[in-house]
Amino acid sequence: MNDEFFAQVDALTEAGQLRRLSGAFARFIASIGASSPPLMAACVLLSELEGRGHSCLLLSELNADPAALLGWNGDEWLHLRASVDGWPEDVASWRTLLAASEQVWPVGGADCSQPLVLDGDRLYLRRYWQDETHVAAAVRGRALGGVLASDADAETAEIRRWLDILFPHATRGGGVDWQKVACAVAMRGKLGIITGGPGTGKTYTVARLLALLFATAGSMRQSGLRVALAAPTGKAAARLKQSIDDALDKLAVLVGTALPLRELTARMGAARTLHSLLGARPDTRAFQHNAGNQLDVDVLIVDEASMIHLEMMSALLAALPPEATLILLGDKDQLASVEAGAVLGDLCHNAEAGEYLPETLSYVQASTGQQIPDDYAGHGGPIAQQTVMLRESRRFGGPIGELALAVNAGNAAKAVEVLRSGQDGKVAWTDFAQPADMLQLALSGYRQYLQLIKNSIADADDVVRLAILRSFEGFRILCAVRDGEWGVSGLNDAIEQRLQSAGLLKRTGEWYVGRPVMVTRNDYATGVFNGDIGLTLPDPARPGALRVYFSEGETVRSVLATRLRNVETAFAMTVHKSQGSEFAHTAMVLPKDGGSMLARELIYTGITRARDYFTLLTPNGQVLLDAIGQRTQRASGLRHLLDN
Ligand SMILES: Nc1ncnc2c1ncn2[C@@H]1O[C@H](COP(=O)(O)OP(=O)(O)OP(=O)(O)O)[C@@H](O)[C@H]1O
Repeated sequence: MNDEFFAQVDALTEAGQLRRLSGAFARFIASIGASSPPLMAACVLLSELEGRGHSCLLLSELNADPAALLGWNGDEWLHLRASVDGWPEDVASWRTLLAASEQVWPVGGADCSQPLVLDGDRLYLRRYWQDETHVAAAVRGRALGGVLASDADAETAEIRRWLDILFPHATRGGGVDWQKVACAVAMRGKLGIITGGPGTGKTYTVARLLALLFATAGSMRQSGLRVALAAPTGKAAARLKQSIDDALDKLAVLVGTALPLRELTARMGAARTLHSLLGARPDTRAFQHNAGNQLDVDVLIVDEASMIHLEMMSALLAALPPEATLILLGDKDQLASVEAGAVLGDLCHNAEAGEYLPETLSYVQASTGQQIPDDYAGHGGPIAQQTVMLRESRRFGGPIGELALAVNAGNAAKAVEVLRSGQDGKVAWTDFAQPADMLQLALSGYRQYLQLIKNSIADADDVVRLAILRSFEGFRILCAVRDGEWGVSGLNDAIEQRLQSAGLLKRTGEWYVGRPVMVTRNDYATGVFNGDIGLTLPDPARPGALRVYFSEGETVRSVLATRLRNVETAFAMTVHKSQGSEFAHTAMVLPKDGGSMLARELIYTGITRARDYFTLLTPNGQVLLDAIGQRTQRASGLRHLLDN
């Protein structure tokens, strides 16, 4: 009875509109129980949306037109729907139909390990439902868990004493010192969330929070306070460590002998990727550290939390002992993780408004002396009470900051005004760009590091290699899409050819001197991880052989090029993959046609990768305007679970 439906699904799969897995998943569900055509349709859509980052299917989408969610422009959805007999007319009818299906567990009913879960008006794959409910319960528990007792006046006074030392100056303009507030709030629970745009002082603040935790730990615990630093990518982890070390170094001067901060710095190990912190095992989703074998830490600081997907957040929370403090740092407005979930966005959904309860406001007043204005008072849940948004950027003023703000606010007219002004040469926009414009930009952006390689090839050592790597980090081309002339693959080919014809590189085969590569899969044997970027240089030990060098803080590490199997050329990379990195000059390229994947978060993330200069190239300027007007919404039940 599903023949016509599956014929439609197969046709859409052949046309590249559905992934193969979605049809296969629906057929699997049909194979394990009685199946109705509407259930099959819901399975195809659920699987397809999961592949696009949603953690569940909102039943209301089934009767709306989900074409926008799927990025379909034509009548595909109408045809698919027409092939299904007995399409339920409303959400209540869908709920009844699904709840009666053998393969669906309606939450609260008899649980027979069905693969699908129906929770209210949301249909899940069981794994995502488990992850979401676990994350919600774990963060709520942490937010509520450590709250200071109401008679904790002495503790509050001690926090105040230290905060006044750590933040000796009033803010410019006399407004709320959100950084100070963030430290106080984090001291109140076993969870602190600090969100803010680039340069708003997240790391500056967390260094002070660490000092505060250290100062108030008591001398017994102080000597053994175990702090771990982590981030989703190696690059972000290295940046976090560097910034925290620098900030603690400066703080050590400020606090002097009152606090032996250098002891804390000396004991803090390197920042690690989340995979390495949790002990990822090759070829399995399981981690060495889990609920049965938790991490040995008192404080865990995780940067770039917007990149953490649902499954990873669940694994992280399971592996963290309940008495440890978790601090999440990130920019809630950036692109969500590539994999399913928008965890930081969901956790921070009240951050802008504050929504602080009276108890929070009076605790903040007592522990910081700061009076939070009534505008931020409200009725937020426990996570909102533990979340602070930093609102003033210290490093990101000027036109790049203005542009990022305009995009974030959905103000396309303002964004265009800033781009057109070309202020101080810091921002530039070519709105009817030709491929030749792109190649000219690549030539000037990549000339310097390739020239450095040429000049030093005979006598390079690791100091020189590090300088070459740093020079390469000064410029990057970011693409919104992978395919096509304006996508990563097309541009990488074109740029290679252009640099070759300019005599800057000699492409002799897949591997050549100067080839930048990005690792696309974790490889435990060679110690390289998804997202790592390296440069191909001659192997000093073997004439004719090539090694790929990766920077690691102040040193380099290398792997024989031929041992790297999962890499791609990285003159151009996707905005997604650039998260956690920053380049002095960032050039972003948009394709000729937009689509549902091109939204405000992507443009904002691309702009905020630029430290000093930002260039935008669009063959069709309208695509920018459309993207700024479009928000990415990921279906998830996390907000609902957090607030109820
Ligand atoms: N209250 C402050 N007073 C003086 N300088 C500050 C203050 N807050 C932050 N800064 C400085 O502003 C710069 C940016 O701060 P920081 O690196 O902590 O921001 P961030 O939010 O972590 O940035 P990113 O998003 O890039 O990681 C740093 O040089 C830092 O020392």
